[in-house]
Amino acid sequence: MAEMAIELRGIDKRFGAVHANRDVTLTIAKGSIHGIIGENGAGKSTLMSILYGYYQADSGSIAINGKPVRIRNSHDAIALGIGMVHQHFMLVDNFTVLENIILGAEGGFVLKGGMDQARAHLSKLNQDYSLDVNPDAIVGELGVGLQQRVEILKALYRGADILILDEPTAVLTPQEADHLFRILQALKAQGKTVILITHKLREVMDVTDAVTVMRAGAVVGNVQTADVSKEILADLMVGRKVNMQVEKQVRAAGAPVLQVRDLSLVDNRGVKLLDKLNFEVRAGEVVGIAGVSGNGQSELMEVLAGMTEASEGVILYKGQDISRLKGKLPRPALLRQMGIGHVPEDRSREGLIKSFSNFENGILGYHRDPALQGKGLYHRVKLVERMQSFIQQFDIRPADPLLRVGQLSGGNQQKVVLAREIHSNPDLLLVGQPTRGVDIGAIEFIHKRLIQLRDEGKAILLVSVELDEILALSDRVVVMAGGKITGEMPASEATPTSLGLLMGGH
Ligand SMILES: Nc1ncnc2c1ncn2[C@@H]1O[C@H](COP(=O)(O)OP(=O)(O)OP(=O)(O)O)[C@@H](O)[C@H]1O
Repeated sequence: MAEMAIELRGIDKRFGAVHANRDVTLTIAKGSIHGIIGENGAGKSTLMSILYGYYQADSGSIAINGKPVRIRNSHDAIALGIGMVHQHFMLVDNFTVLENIILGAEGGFVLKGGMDQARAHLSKLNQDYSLDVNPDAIVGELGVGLQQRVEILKALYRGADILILDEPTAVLTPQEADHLFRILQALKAQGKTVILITHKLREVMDVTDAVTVMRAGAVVGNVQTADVSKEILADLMVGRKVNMQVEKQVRAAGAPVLQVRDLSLVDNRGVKLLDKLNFEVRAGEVVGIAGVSGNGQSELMEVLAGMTEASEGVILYKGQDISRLKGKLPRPALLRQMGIGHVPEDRSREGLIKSFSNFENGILGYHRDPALQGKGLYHRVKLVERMQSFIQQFDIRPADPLLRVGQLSGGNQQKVVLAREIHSNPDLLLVGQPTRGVDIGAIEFIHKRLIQLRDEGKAILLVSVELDEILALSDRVVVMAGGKITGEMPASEATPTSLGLLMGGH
């Protein structure tokens, strides 16, 4: 029988009324890549946080390499050879890669043998696992894909034999994801054990040896990947058939709602982030912006949503120039009042206030609406009822309007933002990465809602790094590379290959 790297037995964990892990038993063979999948809020991150010492289980036991252990904090976990790569990286931006890796590595090579030895060790790890990271690069200047590899290096440098990755590909381009999977295969070949939490069933099928499926805190399946299909996994996860195809009728677009003319943005170092963009979005139309992340899409959304002012060019909304709008309120608030909704790419920083409750987050950005005011400040009952209806429509879990948003799982936080913006019934909806970190059942629902909005005659501008999503939802596709538009075509004529070439700037 295969040797077990990890044995979790009867793990149980509650957060107040929420039963996050229910009697979870899970064994992972040494030298394997093990997938953990499940709907948003199924308890995946909680289970991994218990393994990494962030949380203590209420009951249950853990054994590592056959030995019973107690993991009280992440130091214990690291000492046992467990490393974790989080969704939000924990790196110091203005330090070099080498400095970041040495930082906090107690009893590390700095003390024993100085920088040179640390550098030599790093370079060996870099080579063994084809990480291709420059030790002298400043971390803040690296793209997300490379920053993630720095996190992997950091874990390996601390002697990790077991590596936990929490939705690592959510922020990666397809090419970066491929590179990551090659690294994971190299880790496996060296006898390391990898745990991969993901919502992408294709990845599970491609790289894992075995999969655990969780639902509502419990394990509902433990299977060898070779024995199952994507459809079987989807069924197990959601407990019903999921339609992964978006149903969409062809429909004629109406009048232009958003017109962007010669729009440019130059940063304070003189770098052109957006270079003379021209495009429009009509009523009843979804325009998808495809591109490798970091090619100006985020800046474009920020300018359109009024968070950054354009350096040159004009933005017309229903014929009115909104590019330099001024008023008593900040520009994003003015634009919201005019009917422009915005689902920001980074929900944590720009979409929510984590320490506020669900119902308070349900009105963020719309909190000046007189209909929501009561005798005191706000009409609390109205706010709670409003959140109740979001919860019901978007199946937000746990179904508690009073809970702090920070206590929801990532995918459920995303649903809070989407529910709020769609509820405002915008004439133009700007959506960035609407399904990042969202489970397949919820993706199906969000895609349906966006198409419904389009069918009601609304204009939608979609930015997504998921080409499948761009192709499934868009009527027209605009491709960006290096801050420029490199192509535009009806979605019916776009293929992953043609888009891929344009995304590369060809
Ligand atoms: N610190 C906390 N306080 C209260 N409740 C929490 C806390 N952390 C998690 N929960 C709850 O525990 C449940 C499991 O959440 P968890 O983050 O483990 O889910 P997940 O499967 O990782 O979801 P996702 O795919 O959306 O990331 C959820 O209902 C969540 O709201």
